Amino acid sequence: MNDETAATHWILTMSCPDQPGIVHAVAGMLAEHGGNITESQQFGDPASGLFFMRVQVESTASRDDLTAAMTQVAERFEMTWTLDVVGRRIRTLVMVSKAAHCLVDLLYRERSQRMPIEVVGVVGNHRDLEDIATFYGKPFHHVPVTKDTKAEAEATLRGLVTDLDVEVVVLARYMQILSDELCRDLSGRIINIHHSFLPSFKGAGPYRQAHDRGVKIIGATSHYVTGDLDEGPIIEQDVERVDHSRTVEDLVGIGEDVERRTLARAVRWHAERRVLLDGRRTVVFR
Ligand SMILES: Nc1nc2c(c(=O)[nH]1)N[C@@H](CN(C=O)c1ccc(C(=O)N[C@@H](CCC(=O)O)C(=O)O)cc1)CN2
Repeated sequence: MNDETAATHWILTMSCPDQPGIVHAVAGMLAEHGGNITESQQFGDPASGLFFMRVQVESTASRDDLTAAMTQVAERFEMTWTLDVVGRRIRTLVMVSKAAHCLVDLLYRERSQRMPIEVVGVVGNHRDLEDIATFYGKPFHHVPVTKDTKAEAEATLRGLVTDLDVEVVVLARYMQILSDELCRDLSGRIINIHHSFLPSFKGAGPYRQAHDRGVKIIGATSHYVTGDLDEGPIIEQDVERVDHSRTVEDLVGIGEDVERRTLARAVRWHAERRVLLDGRRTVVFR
């Protein structure tokens, strides 16, 4: 097979009002463009009346030809859709404060090529983790935040998102609350890891809250960030058993492993275009 006919492995995602004929129309369009479907998942949500689909397809058609054909199908079914290439590394900006475990985990997973992300920079409101970013060869941007400088700090962040062509921002235990406006402007593109099994123990100090409550399970929640603190659409959650003998510090240490693996799954699934927004919820085609 020469270069002109080399097939590309595409990811096509879509959501639209549920109705008959969607899968037939999409599959037919892809077949007409020499597409060989290698993975297909779909879900019709009776609660929202929306239909969701994720397809991986090999095709020799050009991006322009597939885009033109998909545009026609999308107009017919009022679809919101994306077309990307399998394995493309998503340009990622990681934001941190002082806790290192999630940052280190993401940078290691990128370096070992086990996660399709390209970390284009690390933003910290403290300098504690600058050495880790530097070790991994990543630019570190110190953007301190106080009540009086929050607007300026967010303007700097917006500049970085634009200048670095950032596709997703990951809050890796970043401990500053982002403004409603920024969350709206980057809706569906900011992922947070909250160190509790939401909706339990929102806000600051969830392990202290959990210890005071005497829980027997702790957890972590990765979610898209909205203006409502820790209320964004949940992408992934995980838990670990604990008992009465554990101190708050013990819970923090046990929780770090839960947080890292929960955030890693969420970022991977986002990068692989497996997460679709369904109002305040998500559909995750794992
Ligand atoms: N708009 C949003 N911003 C952030 C969210 C979010 O869901 N929406 N998640 C947080 C992370 N986080 C929990 O996961 C969290 C971070 C910080 C606090 C907090 O209360 N911090 C300070 C106040 C800081 C500030 O005013 O900016 C405090 O301890 O008093 C609660 C939860 C990241 N940002």
